Amino acid sequence: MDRTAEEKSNVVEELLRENGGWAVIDGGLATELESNGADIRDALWSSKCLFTCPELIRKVHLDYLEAGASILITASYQATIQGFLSRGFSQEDSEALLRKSVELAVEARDLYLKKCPQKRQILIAASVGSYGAYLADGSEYSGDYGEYVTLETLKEFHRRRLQVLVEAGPDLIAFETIPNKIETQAYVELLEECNIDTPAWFAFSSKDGVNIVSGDSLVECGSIADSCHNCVAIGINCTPPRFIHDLIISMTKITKKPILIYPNSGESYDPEKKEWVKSAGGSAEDFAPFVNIWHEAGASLIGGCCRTSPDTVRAISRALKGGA
Ligand code: MET
Ligand SMILES: [Zn+2]
Repeated sequence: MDRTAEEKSNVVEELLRENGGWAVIDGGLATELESNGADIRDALWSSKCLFTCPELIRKVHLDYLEAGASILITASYQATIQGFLSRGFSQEDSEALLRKSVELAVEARDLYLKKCPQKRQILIAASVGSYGAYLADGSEYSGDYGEYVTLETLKEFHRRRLQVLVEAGPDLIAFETIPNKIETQAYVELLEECNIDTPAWFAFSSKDGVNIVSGDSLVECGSIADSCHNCVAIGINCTPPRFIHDLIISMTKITKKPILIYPNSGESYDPEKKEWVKSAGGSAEDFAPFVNIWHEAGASLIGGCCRTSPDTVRAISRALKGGA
């Protein structure tokens, strides 16, 4: 049965209510595919697995559900029509690969619920990564697209991709690792112009605990997201754990919507070598003790991003249940 627009827009609130005020998001997908043996050192990054090893994507989704996640983020972060076209796929095949990312998460949910004795609500969030993630030139983490990239360029870039993902029927859209204000604005305008009634979350990344990676103000970008009527949650992803607390406090001042956080392990990514470099200041294993502090500070949707794993998600889930 098709859900009404109102039912659709309430999915996050409903999940939080059912669960007692918090919910667990999954952990890093691309890096976990890598830990399972996939070679993703490629401009298409994890979206390469949509055509090389789709069953591995389904397996990693299942691993996260078994670890306690209630929200799965699809493998579409770096899946773009332009990226697939440049690799020789047709327009039709490129769109089918985007749909496939949602289908794989739906299949994992069905498989899990079939064997799970306690039925629980599981949401599928279709990932939309930034223009910089498509460029794969490091601008994903600088938010610097140069002077020739305008609001229109970005809207044009994301429009069809967003429509195809929405048509595949996810519960949510996850705008992730948003690096700057112009892309925030592009997403908000596209949701409106395309009459999209699927709810969306906006997750920004930060390298200093104050602003988002481009230096644009989190308060300003968060407020733009907050004013968008599709927006059902705002937060931070792919950011070192040590910055999370201050960022939550900043967000509580600009939104009444649920706050989500899914930090990375605290390591940093070297875009040239395409590898993660250890850095001081904590790792994914150090997550658990902070989870309840973050929850008390105002975050209600908590998970992990790059280099976190099903073990991280298990620890987050245990901590929120009060067993840490
Ligand atoms: N959802 C994406 C992933 O886990 C986010 C990547 S952030 C660089 O693969
Ligand atoms: Zn990440």
